[in-house]
Amino acid sequence: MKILLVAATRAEIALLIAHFDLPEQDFIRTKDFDLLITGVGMTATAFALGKHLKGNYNLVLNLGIAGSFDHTTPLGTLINVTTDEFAELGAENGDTFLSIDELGFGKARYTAKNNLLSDAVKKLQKGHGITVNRVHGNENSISRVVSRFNPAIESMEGAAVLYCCDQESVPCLQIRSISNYVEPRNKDSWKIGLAIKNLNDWAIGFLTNT
Ligand SMILES: O=C(O)c1cccc(C(=O)CC[C@H]2O[C@@H](n3cnc4c(=O)[nH]cnc43)[C@H](O)[C@@H]2O)c1
Repeated sequence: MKILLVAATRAEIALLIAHFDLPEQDFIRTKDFDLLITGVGMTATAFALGKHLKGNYNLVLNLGIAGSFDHTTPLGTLINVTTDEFAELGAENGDTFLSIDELGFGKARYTAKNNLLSDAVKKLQKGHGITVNRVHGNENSISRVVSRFNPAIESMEGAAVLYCCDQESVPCLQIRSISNYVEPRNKDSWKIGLAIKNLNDWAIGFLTNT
């Protein structure tokens, strides 16, 4: 199975890069998988995947850290983000929001379609993601987005990856490791090191056994 690993930053998969002794490039081909570092955000992600995703992969595996809306989920938990949504794509209409679907211009929500049945995937908690340009850090906007989408996590790339896979009909799996809670910004409480360690340990095991 030919896998394309996709991550926004090299730092998020640094342990995997070290484990497989990969060079410092944004696109790397190996015998068993290719690796694409896209840069942060939807635009950079879609541009990079537009260049490199051409239906020649059996699976796109999107790896990254994320913020959790659920404060009972321990930091460092891995989430299989099975659906993801462009949360800001639409129009304000006074106090309400019209999605891109309601405007009649497209679709906001995408599913990570795959038929993976391994224990490594099955054992993970599943959740719905939202993808944003602006990380939430305000109590009012957080409560609005929670009541609108009921998301488990947010990232800055997920829906863009699922969109590209949908366009190219390539199976997709998005695994996010919780580095922080979505709350008024307090970077001191983020556990980026723990999130990256858990994510990389899982991904190395998955790649080694798939
Ligand atoms: O400061 C560091 O040491 C550091 C190391 C590795 C990665 C980072 C990032 O900030 C990565 C940005 C990446 O993280 C995702 N992310 C994480 N938390 C959230 C969130 O609460 N809301 C939205 N996105 C989040 C996002 O996908 C970014 O691409 C820092």
